[in-house]
Amino acid sequence: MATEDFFEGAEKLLEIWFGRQDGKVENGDLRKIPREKYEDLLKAACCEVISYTSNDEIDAYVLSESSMFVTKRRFILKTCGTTTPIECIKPLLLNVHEFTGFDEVEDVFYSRKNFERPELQKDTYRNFKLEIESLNIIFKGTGVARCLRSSKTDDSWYLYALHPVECFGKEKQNPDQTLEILMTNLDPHVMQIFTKEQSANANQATQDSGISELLPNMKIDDFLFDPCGYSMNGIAKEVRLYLN
Ligand SMILES: C[S@@+](CC[C@H](N)C(=O)[O-])C[C@H]1O[C@@H](n2cnc3c(N)ncnc32)[C@H](O)[C@@H]1O
Repeated sequence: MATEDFFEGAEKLLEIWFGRQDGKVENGDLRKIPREKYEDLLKAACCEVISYTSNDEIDAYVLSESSMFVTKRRFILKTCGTTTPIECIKPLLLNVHEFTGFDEVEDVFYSRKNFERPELQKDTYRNFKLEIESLNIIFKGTGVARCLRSSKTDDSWYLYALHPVECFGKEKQNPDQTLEILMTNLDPHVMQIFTKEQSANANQATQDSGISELLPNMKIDDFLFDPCGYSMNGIAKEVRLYLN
């Protein structure tokens, strides 16, 4: 496929939990970081904010390449294309130190599927080993990395996880579950919904695809790219749903 026609759909997912050494996590909040600081660190990741919505629990941003969520203790960045999310970690840590009241990183998760065209990624992102090295340099760490390979296809899923030793034994204050579904080779006929040719706007794509029905009473922020492509963030209390 010609490079100019190709878009890397596989998403890099970065999730970082913050805490306090004194255990008083109620005294910290990532949402105290000013919006322009988040916009600056997204520049380091080579993407930008398209749209924003929030509720009492979650600040949700639709990005030029997918989504960012900020809750009291957790930062989540999910980006496709040739974005560079690891580059935004150092500025994030500086902002956390300056604005939020948190003084430790509790957990880090970084994961992605194998890329279709890894050679088109920027530097570090062409090889998961390099991504692990970069993360371990930042977190002075002993992160654990794993690769799950399909026995039937070329698909792989990579995961890096860091749980700083001093956090072991501490009770998790906010138990949390994430379900991530990575879909490929979807029905092209159905995918027509996510084109400007078939859908007049993002709202129509959200309704016609049935996405609007997935989570009751969800606040939806959706975007339809030109000529095709779709992103949505849905939030309901502390539950978040995002489809890109
Ligand atoms: C946020 S990305 C989501 C990628 C998705 N994970 C995938 O596998 O295709 C949005 C989609 O919109 C399309 N798109 C069209 N114009 C775009 C643009 N200017 N920037 C980013 N994506 C664009 C891309 O092809 C991409 O598939």
